[in-house]
Amino acid sequence: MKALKDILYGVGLSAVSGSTAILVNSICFDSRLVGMDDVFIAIKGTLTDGHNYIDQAIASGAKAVVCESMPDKLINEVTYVEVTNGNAALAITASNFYGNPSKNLKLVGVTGTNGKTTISSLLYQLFKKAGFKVGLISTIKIMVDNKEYATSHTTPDALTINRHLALMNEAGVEYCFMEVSSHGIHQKRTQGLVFEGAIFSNLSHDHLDYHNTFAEYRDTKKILFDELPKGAFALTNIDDKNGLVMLQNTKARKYTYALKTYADYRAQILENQFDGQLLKINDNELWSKLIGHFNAYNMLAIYATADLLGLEKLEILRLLSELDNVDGRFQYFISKEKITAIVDYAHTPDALKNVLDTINTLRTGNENVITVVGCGGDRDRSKRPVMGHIASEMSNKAIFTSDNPRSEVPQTIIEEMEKGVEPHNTKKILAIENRKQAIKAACQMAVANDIILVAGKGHETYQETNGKRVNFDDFKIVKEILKSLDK
Ligand SMILES: CC(=O)N[C@H]1[C@@H](OP(=O)(O)OP(=O)(O)OC[C@H]2O[C@@H](n3ccc(=O)[nH]c3=O)[C@H](O)[C@@H]2O)O[C@H](CO)[C@@H](O)[C@@H]1O[C@H](C)C(=O)N[C@@H](C)C(=O)N[C@H](CCC(=O)O)C(=O)O
Ligand SMILES: Nc1ncnc2c1ncn2[C@@H]1O[C@H](COP(=O)(O)OP(=O)(O)OP(=O)(O)O)[C@@H](O)[C@H]1O
Ligand SMILES: N[C@H](CCC[C@H](N)C(=O)O)C(=O)O
Ligand SMILES: [Mg+2]
Repeated sequence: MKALKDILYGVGLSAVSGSTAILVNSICFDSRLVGMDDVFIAIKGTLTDGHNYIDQAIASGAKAVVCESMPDKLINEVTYVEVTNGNAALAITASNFYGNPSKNLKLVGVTGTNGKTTISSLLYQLFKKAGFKVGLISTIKIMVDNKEYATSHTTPDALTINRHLALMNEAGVEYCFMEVSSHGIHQKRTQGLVFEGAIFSNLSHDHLDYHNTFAEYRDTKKILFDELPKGAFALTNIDDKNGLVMLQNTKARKYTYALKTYADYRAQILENQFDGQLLKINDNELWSKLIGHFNAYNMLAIYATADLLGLEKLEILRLLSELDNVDGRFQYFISKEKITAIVDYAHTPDALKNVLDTINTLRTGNENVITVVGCGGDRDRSKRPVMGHIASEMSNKAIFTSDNPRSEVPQTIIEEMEKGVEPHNTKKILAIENRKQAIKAACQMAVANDIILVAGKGHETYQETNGKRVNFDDFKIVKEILKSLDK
């Protein structure tokens, strides 16, 4: 049990009714999960308002309520605390409750449209190889040194973040790398965390359903940098046109990286082939197993971060060359008949373009590129025609299929993708709603030396339709089908 007043430390209170000296069991922001003696925090969400569930939370045992406006009727035995922002209150109380665990390790946040999982997972791998105890909070999983935890978000809610950071403290973790999504920043899931540094990878089209405009999306990402403390580092990709925007108002030490322009950390691609690329980073050559321009940026960001965190330069270069692809990011195999199948998490126009660009630069003859791709339901609709255009323009054949339809009608999503296909490409496209059948069709079409790209779901091992998830693993499926066709 903890004293309510202690966990409220640093939260701006506008009114209080009842005693804050009471002891509470834990913090909860979902009335359906409230237990005896908890404090319930009412959050105004995107679908409903937590204030509607205050009575339910009290009926389930809540002893204290944190809210943005006091209910009309107050119950004597309950303490009510009014705050200006429920999300901020949740983040600060969660950090207090777990003993402000971000202060006891070096926490580095990674933001940007694409590359967050790649950069943070590879930093985790690199620091592990360097002999440290390391933590990771990513789209794929949460790692507390060697112990793995499942996750449902790229940036989890503040309680989940701080609970895992506290586990990291217990395990003696020294560095933690975490993805900071724009939803995470906007919902203040990361507020109150003490960052040692932040990295900006790039900004392109995504999530314009949630953030109304591109400027709003960019400014949300910038908040991570605006709130960095003075001693922290702010590292940004200045080849991206929004790279310098991130540094505009930060108090942190500023560093830049780039391939195309002068920067603190620079890289050049010397050679590029299917199983790796030769890079030159600040005058040292380095062999990377990860290919493509976008991965040259990722490797450079990782090099710079490791340098800023004090690792020895030659040691960093040696460890960088040992790093393997992250699950579902350009994960490939070559079949018996020499068909290359690539699974990639490209679910934005920019990512899809980058992956197809990389594939196209590696083509040696007249092999075909067959792309299987869909777009997620209940997510930014405006990226659908753009992705349809890119897939059809940059492949010899594109099969439009379902990603995670969620609550939407799959056929409608496919039709929206088709709207972006230019007349000269219509012959190249095919629509097969069932993702497994779509992958099968690609495998049937492919002949020796062809390249199949299955894009959008990467590491995901499920497909979500109407709230239900069924097992689905692109990599396993494409491998099985090619084998069953004896290709
Ligand atoms: C759109 C969005 O981000 N929604 C997140 C948000 O939920 P919400 O605002 O919709 O919540 P709500 O349903 O309106 O409910 C409001 C409040 O009432 C409470 N409530 C509700 C019902 C009830 O009976 N009792 C009750 O107390 C809820 O617990 C909540 O506190 O807050 C929830 C708790 O933190 C999140 O789980 C939820 O993520 C949803 C599931 C989601 O799909 N989010 C995605 C879009 C997301 O966050 N993605 C980013 C990655 C994006 C990227 O790739 O860059 C991520 O970081 O994962
Ligand atoms: N630096 C980069 N620039 C552009 N595209 C990239 C970059 N790194 C990876 N990609 C592409 O974007 C896809 C997603 O990469 P990654 O999972 O690292 O991004 P993310 O930012 O974590 O995405 P999410 O927002 O879903 O968490 C990859 O599969 C690849 O196609
Ligand atoms: N973090 C991203 C993941 C998208 C993955 C894609 N497979 C989809 O389901 O749309 C999002 O929430 O928009
Ligand atoms: Mg991610």
